[in-house]
This record gives sequence, C-alpha cells and structure tokens, in this order.
Amino acid sequence: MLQIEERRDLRGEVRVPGDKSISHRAVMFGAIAEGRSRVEGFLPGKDCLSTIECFRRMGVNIHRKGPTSLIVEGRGWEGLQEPKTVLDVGNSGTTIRLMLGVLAGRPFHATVLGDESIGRRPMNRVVEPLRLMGAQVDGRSQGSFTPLSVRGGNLTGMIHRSRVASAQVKSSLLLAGLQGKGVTRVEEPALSRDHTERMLGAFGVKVDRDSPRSVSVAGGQVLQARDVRVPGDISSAAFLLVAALLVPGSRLTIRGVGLNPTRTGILDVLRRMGGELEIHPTGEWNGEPVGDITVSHSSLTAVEIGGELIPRLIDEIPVLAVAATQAAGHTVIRDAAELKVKETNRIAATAQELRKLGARVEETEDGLVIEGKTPLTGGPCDSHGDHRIGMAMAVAGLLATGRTTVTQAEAIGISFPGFSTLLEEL
Ligand SMILES: O=C(O)C1=C[C@@H](OP(=O)(O)O)[C@@H](O)[C@H](O)C1
Ligand SMILES: C=C(OP(=O)(O)O)C(=O)O
Repeated sequence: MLQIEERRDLRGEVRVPGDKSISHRAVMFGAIAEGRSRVEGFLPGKDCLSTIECFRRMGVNIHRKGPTSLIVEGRGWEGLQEPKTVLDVGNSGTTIRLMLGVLAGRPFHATVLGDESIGRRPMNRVVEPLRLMGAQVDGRSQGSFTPLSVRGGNLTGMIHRSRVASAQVKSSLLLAGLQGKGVTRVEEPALSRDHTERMLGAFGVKVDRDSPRSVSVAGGQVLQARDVRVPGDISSAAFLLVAALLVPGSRLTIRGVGLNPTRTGILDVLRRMGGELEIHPTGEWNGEPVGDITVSHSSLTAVEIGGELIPRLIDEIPVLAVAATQAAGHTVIRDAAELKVKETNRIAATAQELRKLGARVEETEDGLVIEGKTPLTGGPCDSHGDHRIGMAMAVAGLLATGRTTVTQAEAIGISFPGFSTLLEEL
C-alpha cells in the first residue's frame, strides 16, 4: 500500500525511467535483427521484463548489464526458435500484440497468455488481420482473447484499414508484413505513436510513410543490429508534470524526456489549460527527439479535448483528469473509448477513484466530464491493479488534505519503478 501526504512545493531536477514503448521495441527489434545490439536507458519495469523473458524463450540471449543496460544477441528472423513453454506476457498489451506480429511469420507453434487483465483485452484487432495474412491463430472465443495458440506461416502482405488508432495494431502488422510476400500497408483513423516506424528505420528497414495516417513496408527485409539509447518516458513524466502544476510553490525540471510529437499531446493540453511549461529540445536519440521540461505551479482552466489529439495522450488521460479537478470550469474528454480496453476500464476506474476524494467526475460513453476546481480530501483509493490509475491517485493525494492511501500500488512497477521514492525526494 502506498501512503501519500498532502505536500507543498515539489522542487528539484529529476530524470524519469526509460520510455516503455521504446524499451519493448529495442528488445524485440534487437532480437530479430542480425548482430548484437546494446540498449541504454532501458526501462526495467515489469512489462519490459516480460518482453525480455518471452524472447529468451525463443532462444535469444539477452544479457542485463546493469539495471538499465542490456545486450541483445540478435538471431535474425530465421534464428528464433520454437518456445518449449508458454510465452507469458504478464500485464503487457504491447508485448502480446507486437509479439503476435513476429510469431505470425515464424514456422513454429507458440502458446501466448498473460494475466487476468490481458485476458480481458481484445486480441481480435490483431488476430483477424494476421489470419488474413496467412497465420493460424486460435484461442478463447475464436481467438479474440488469451490464451492464444499461434502457428506462423507463409504470409502475404495486405492493406489493413484499422478501426482504431493503435500503435500496437500498426506495429504488429508491420512486423508480420516484413516477413511476408509483397507490401503490407496499415491505415489508421488518426496517427498513433510512431516509434516502430522510427526504430525500424534505425535498424535499416525501409518504411514508407505514404500519408500522415498510412504506413507501409515491403516484405523480405532484414533488420541490422544497432545500439539504442532510450529517452525518459513522457507518460511517466506526465505524473510529475501534473503534480508540480497542482502543488503550490512547485518548480521541477525533468531531463532527457522523449518529445516525439506523436506522444506530446499532454504538453499541448497542459499548456492550453494555462500550465507554465518550458520545453528545451536537446537532441535526437536514434530518431527520437529528446529534451528537458521545466514546469511551475500554475492556475489552470478547463478545456475540451477529442479527435486526433487523443492517441497523442491516451495513457495520460487518468492523470489529466486529476489536473482537471483543479481547473476552473468543465473539462470534457471525448473520443477516448479505447480507455475502456486498457489494463482496466480507465474511464470507470478514474471516475470511481477520483470521486472517493471528493472530485466531481462524470463518465460518458467515450470519455469523462470533470468539474473544477474541487478541493480534494485524502482517503483510501485503489489502483485496480492498473499502474496509471495507481500513479494518478498518488498525484491526487499530493494535493488532497490529509493522508491518501493507494492499495494494489505494486502495479506501479509495471511502468515506473521507483515512483514513490522519487516523489519523496522532491
Ligand atoms: O505501442 C505501444 O507501445 C503502445 C500503444 C498504446 O496502445 P494502443 O496501441 O492499444 O493504443 C498505448 O496505450 C500503450 O501504452 C503502448
Ligand atoms: C496501456 C498501456 O500499456 P499496454 O497496452 O502495453 O499494456 C499503458 O502502459 O498505459
């Protein structure tokens, strides 16, 4: 259980752990590449450790050289081996969906499963197109849910028009497409995070950005090993940004944060709300922009958000809702139905937990309406086993009067190991 006391002035200069999306891809792409890749700044969160374990089970040697440093001995596509035991992705949607794209083209059988939460998340969004490309996939409810059983095959490229803006779907199909005949193109309703496109490029793959919402790869391409330096995770930084905006007297600098424009929706919205944020780009690490962010306590006003902005801040919505409780007016979040199929139903969990502290939050079909400014009163909350809900409630606890407790707080280690220690040090 995490205990949080009301705080004054969060001050200092910090770094956040490595980007989760980029860490997963560094391990996977390193594993299927030819040669040895070194990864620095890797996120040692539980989800990324699940990715390491799954690829080890396919015969890939991955050496941990320290908490955030790895060597991946790539085996090339052909070198991946049939796993002798199940591939357990734990709580990680990114691991399972991207790995299914890899498995779809491998000439062996694999059984894939995860925890209870993974068992509720829709897999048909990747299973159906992968079947159309030629993979054999079966599983619970006709392969819509884990456990899944995959026998990879000879794949043929296809054009897939995704109903959802999902980087996991896009990445899975591109990974399958690289192993298939012909071209695979993925079109999405709005641009989702593009780390796969950027990192495949860095590994020597030709990726065509046909239009802002459409990307394609030709099959038969090989990845060449390369070293990856992982920027700090802007999704983790978001918790500290919101905390510093809301706690009076705060001023905080976060260094070395990824500033990929497909991920910076949270910065745009916090600024629109009146948040004082200074953003200093410092360079590019393997095709990913990086910089420092300084944030100061600010008074906020409500905003309405939806449309193409949503995929650019999808994981930040629970903590954005915390910010909205302190913004004057009604904050309206729409077009975010995808939140219902994350680790938990994040629309319901955010509303339920924030209300426990006195927030005025209404659930809608595809989002939330939050009324501010509302004083929060400390009390017992629960993470629902969802790291982002746990951290959002911890941030709420920093401004709520008295003491807030968060049960099932161990979930935070999925993406932000050291979160509570870092908060204490500020
Ligand atoms: O590709 C990725 O690394 C991710 C994509 C997003 O999911 P969807 O692709 O389901 O939107 C995001 O919510 C998740 O945390 C990580
Ligand atoms: C949704 C998330 O991750 P995943 O889909 O990889 O489980 C997240 O980290 O918020």
